[in-house]
Formats: sequence, structure tokens, C-alpha cells
Amino acid sequence: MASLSLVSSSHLTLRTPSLTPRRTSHSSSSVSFSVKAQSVALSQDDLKKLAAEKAVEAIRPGMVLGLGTGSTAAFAVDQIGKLLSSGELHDIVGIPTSKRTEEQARSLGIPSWPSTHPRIDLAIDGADEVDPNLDLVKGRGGALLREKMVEAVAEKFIVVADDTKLVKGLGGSGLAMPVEVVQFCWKFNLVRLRDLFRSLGGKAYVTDNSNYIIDLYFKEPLKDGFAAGREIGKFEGVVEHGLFLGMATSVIIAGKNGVEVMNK
Ligand SMILES: O=C(CO)[C@H](O)[C@H](O)COP(=O)(O)O
Repeated sequence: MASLSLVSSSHLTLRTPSLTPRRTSHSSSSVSFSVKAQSVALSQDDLKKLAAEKAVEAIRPGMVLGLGTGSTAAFAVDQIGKLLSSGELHDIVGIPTSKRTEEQARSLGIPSWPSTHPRIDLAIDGADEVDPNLDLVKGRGGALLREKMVEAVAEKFIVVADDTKLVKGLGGSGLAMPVEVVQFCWKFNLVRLRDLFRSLGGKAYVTDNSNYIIDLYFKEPLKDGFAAGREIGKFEGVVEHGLFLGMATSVIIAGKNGVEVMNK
């Protein structure tokens, strides 16, 4: 069973696993290096951009796209906008996973019709943690509900990230795993989940769906993410949680050794 526990913020540290050859640790995936490392030091944003642009190569004209949320996904959306305006890409439709992404897509001229397309060909999104099975923690940007809805139905779901997101087990970064709960009597769930309430600018964090976010911190990496998900999801008023299990079809990780593509 998952252990959900409250830890003080002073205990939070981000562990950054290095990008070593991955076939052994990510045994369910096939691995290939597709971009050679550059000799200049790349910033974390450079790495995010590299991963995002590699994912965009998978887009074909006519596709319905799930557009992710967060700083890495934003690089993908930017690149889609550039390809559309240069004419290299056409006839695509985006399903944005947040109001932020919707605004970005609109500003770039990407056609976005959230509710009229029951089919999604390809979703591209970032992640907060990626484990060796390509299971994920997502949603620290607060968009987990729409992200999960879109990415669950996508034919293909490509995750893009820099290598600081790699963990041996979900929960292993020591950072928060978000849970979206309805506002009504949210403290019932705060108490039940024994966790911290997330705030933004001194106010409660309210999602695009007018719900609240409760952050969970795990004492140690989860042994069974599915069991943890069931445990969290059983409480009335819990809308969604940030464990994205068995959903990613590929993960593209950029690190100092280049861009690595891991496939399910
Ligand atoms: O799930 C998300 C937003 O809800 C993001 O994809 C995740 O938080 C990663 O963000 P970033 O690319 O900025 O590190």
C-alpha cells in the first residue's frame, strides 16, 4: 500500500538521476540516441526545447493533437506554431489541456476546438517524474485533470522532459504529487490525505475546473503506483490525481549526452 505522509518543506530535495545508458534501468523500453550532445553546456530550458522539438517531428498534417501544459510542453506548442506559419504543417487541430495552453495556441494561430473531437491522434506533454516503466507523476502545473482526460484517449502519448525528471520510483523526487479535489468540504480530503494545501500567491490554488489542489508527499518511492492511485481515488470529492500509469507510449528525455527516446 502507498504511504501518504506529510513532510515539512524543509525536507524537500530534488534528486537528479544522471542520464546513464538506460536499457538496464528502463527495461520495458527500447532506447535510441537521436541527437548528439553539443559541446557547449546546455541550460535546462535548452534541454526541454530539444526534447519538445524532437516530439513535434512525429506530427503529421491532419492530426488531432493533445497540447500539454507546462514549460516543456510550451516549447512543443511554440514549434507547432512555427511549422504552421512556415507552411510545413497544416490541417491540424489542437486540444489544449489548460487555459494557459489554449491562450498560447490561439496566439500562435493553432486551431483549437476542445470539445468537438472525440479522437486524438497524438498528445505531447511534459512530466514531473518519469520512472523506468514510463509511468509518470504529472500535474504540478495544476492541469492534471484535463491532461489525463486528453492523454488517456490519445492514440499516442509522447512525454517530453529534461533528465532531472527521471526517478527510480514514482514519488522519488521528494516533490509534491497533486490531487485535484472539489472545493466543497475539501478539508475532509485534506485531513484524509494527511497533506498540505497548495497555495499560490497566498490564495488557494484553483484549477481551470474550479477545483482545489492538495499536494501529496511520499515518504519513499511508491512500490505500487496503481494501489496508491486506488487509495487516493477512493475518497468522495477526489476528482483526479497526478499518477499517470501505463499511459505514455514514448518518453523523450534530453540530457547532457543527447536526446534519448524510450518507447513502451
Ligand atoms: O503536468 C504538468 C502541468 O500540469 C506539466 O507537464 C509538468 O508539471 C511538467 O512541467 P514542466 O515542463 O514545466 O517541468
